[in-house]
Amino acid sequence: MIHTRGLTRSFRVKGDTVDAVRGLDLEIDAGSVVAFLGPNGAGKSTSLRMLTTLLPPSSGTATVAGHDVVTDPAGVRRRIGYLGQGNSAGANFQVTDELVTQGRAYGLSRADACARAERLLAALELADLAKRTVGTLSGGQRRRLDIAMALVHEPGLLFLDEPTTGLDPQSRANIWKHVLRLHKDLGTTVVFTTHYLEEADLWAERVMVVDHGRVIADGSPEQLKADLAGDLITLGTAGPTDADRAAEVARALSTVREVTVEETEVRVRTPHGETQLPILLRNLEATGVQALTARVARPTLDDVFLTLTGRTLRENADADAPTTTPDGARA
Ligand SMILES: Nc1ncnc2c1ncn2[C@@H]1O[C@H](COP(=O)(O)OP(=O)(O)OP(=O)(O)O)[C@@H](O)[C@H]1O
Repeated sequence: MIHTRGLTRSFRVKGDTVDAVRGLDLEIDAGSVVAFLGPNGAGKSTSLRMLTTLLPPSSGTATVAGHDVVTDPAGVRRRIGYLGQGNSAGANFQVTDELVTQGRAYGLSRADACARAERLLAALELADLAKRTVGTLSGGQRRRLDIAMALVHEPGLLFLDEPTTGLDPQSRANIWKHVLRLHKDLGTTVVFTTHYLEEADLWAERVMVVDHGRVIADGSPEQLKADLAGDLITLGTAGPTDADRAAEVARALSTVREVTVEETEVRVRTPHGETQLPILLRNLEATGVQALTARVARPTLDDVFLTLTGRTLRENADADAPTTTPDGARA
């Protein structure tokens, strides 16, 4: 569905060159849900803007839905839907009129455009708002209308650039419920950008972690977490001396990737934390070091990013990113 080789994009800003995307090689299959996850300025939007023909690449090639983004941008546009970071419907226009006009712009007859608009408004739970002016809608309602606008020509491939940024957790969950239903019912391929870790973790089958214009990790959320982060065992000890001794015992375990000590607490990063913890506790007992508390936490995609870059994505993401699971979401 998407195939790119060495795609790059640079900008000239006040005499300096900003390398926004530095060599993107992508193979994305039809019917998948793929997330570009990364901090502000990582190059996510620029990548999407090239794939949607809104921005010409500086170098490299890209074929999207069977058409080349440079030599046949119209062919690409006919087959994709795009939700940008801004709102696409005019604030002073009526909801239905905006959708019908969009359908007409894609070459639908008036009757077909009206029928599509009606179906989409029902599917996205906007039917009661059909006669309202766009500017009177809430943030979540307006974002759902943006999605309807992107879908009016029934594209097989949907690009969503930060579809839920700025929305409350309930509205975010609601947006995802609708997008994933489309994916499930119609097989729509969905490519989205986000800096909300939870959205990538919950909804993407495949996550591309992007930093400084490059994909630095690519895989399913589970794969990335298992391969790159590992579980986190946290031990509480009676004092700093015990903590240092416990850290030494932990470092001797062959599976352990990283051990850090903070005052009385020891953090041990290892795969299979639930089986390693009893071994670690036995070894501690054998060397006469007592752990007062012990817990195992599953890794997050932030741990993956931290392992890869030494930085955290949390600084970028909204503190109250979505945790609500939408009804009817895929398992
Ligand atoms: N039109 C432009 N002119 C100059 N620089 C640009 C332009 N568009 C993007 N950039 C720069 O390219 C880099 C990547 O930006 P991009 O918007 O792709 O990042 P992003 O990962 O989508 O970030 P965000 O999460 O904040 O949307 C940034 O340094 C940005 O300042």
